[in-house]
Amino acid sequence: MSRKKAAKGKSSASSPCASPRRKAGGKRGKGGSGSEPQAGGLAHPRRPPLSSSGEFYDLAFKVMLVGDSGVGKTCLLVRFKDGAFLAGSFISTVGIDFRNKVLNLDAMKVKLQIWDTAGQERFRSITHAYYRDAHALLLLYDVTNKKSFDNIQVWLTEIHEFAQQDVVLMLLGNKADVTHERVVKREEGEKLAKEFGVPFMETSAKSGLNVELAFTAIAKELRHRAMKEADEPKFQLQEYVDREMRGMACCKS
Ligand SMILES: Nc1nc2c(ncn2[C@@H]2O[C@H](COP(=O)(O)OP(=O)(O)OP(=O)(O)O)[C@@H](O)[C@H]2O)c(=O)[nH]1
Ligand SMILES: [Mg+2]
Repeated sequence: MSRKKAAKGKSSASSPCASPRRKAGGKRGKGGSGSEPQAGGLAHPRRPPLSSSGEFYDLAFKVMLVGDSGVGKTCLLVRFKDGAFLAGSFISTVGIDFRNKVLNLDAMKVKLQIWDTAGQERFRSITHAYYRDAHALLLLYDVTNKKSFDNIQVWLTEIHEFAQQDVVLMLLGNKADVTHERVVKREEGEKLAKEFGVPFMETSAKSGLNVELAFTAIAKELRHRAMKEADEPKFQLQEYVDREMRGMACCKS
C-alpha cells in the first residue's frame, strides 16, 4: 500500500486552550485549507503535501469535537496532540480550527485531522457547514456543568440533521478530574449514552484520563470500516473501550 505524507496542522497554539489559529469562513473545500490532502479512507494524493516535515500515513479521517462552550474541547485536543494541559484563563475558540495527528495502529498509520469547533451559539452556523465532511464526532459535556449535559440532546438533534448518517459518534464526559464540583454522575452519562446507542467514557484533559483511548477507539473504528472484509465481525467500539479501561484499572492496582 502506498503511503502518504501528513501535512502538519497549521495551528501553533501558545496555550492549549487558547487562541483561534484559523477562523472560519476561509477557504474550505475537502481537506480544509486546500493544502490538506483528502481524508476518508485510503490515501490517494492529488498533490504533494506542502509540509516537508510531515509523517507518512496509510489512511486519513476527519474527526470533529463538538459540545457547549467551556466543556474542554480545545484542551482535549491539545492534550491529545501535545500531551499538555496549561491551566489558565479560558479563551473561547473562535470559529473552527484543526490539528493533525498520525496514530500507529498495529502496522498501519492512521492520520486524524481533528477539527476543534467553537461551542458558542454565535458560531453554530459555521460548525453546521463542517459536519458533512466529518467521519467521526466526539461530543463532549462537562461533568461539572449540568447545562452542558442537558444540552447533549440538542447536540444530538443537530448531529442528526447535519452530519452523515453513518458518522462515528462518541459521548465524552470531560473534567472527570474534578471531584468536588462534579454535578453529573458517571452513571448518568452512561445512561444517556445507552439511550441514544452511542459509546461513552469520561475523560480529563487535565489529567489525561482516557484522552488517548478516546481518539484511538475512534481511529480503530474508522480503520475497521475502511478496511473491512465482508466476513469480518464488526468492531465493537464500546467493548474495546471497556476492555482497555479494565486493563488500565488492573495495572494501577
Ligand atoms: N479541571 C479541568 N478543567 C478543564 C478540563 N478541560 C478543560 N478545562 C478547563 O475548562 C475551560 C474551557 O476549556 P476549553 O478547552 O477552552 O473549552 P472549549 O470547549 O474549547 O470551549 P469553546 O472553545 O468556547 O467551545 C478552561 O479553563 C480549561 O482550563 C479538564 O479536563 N479538567
Ligand atoms: Mg475551544
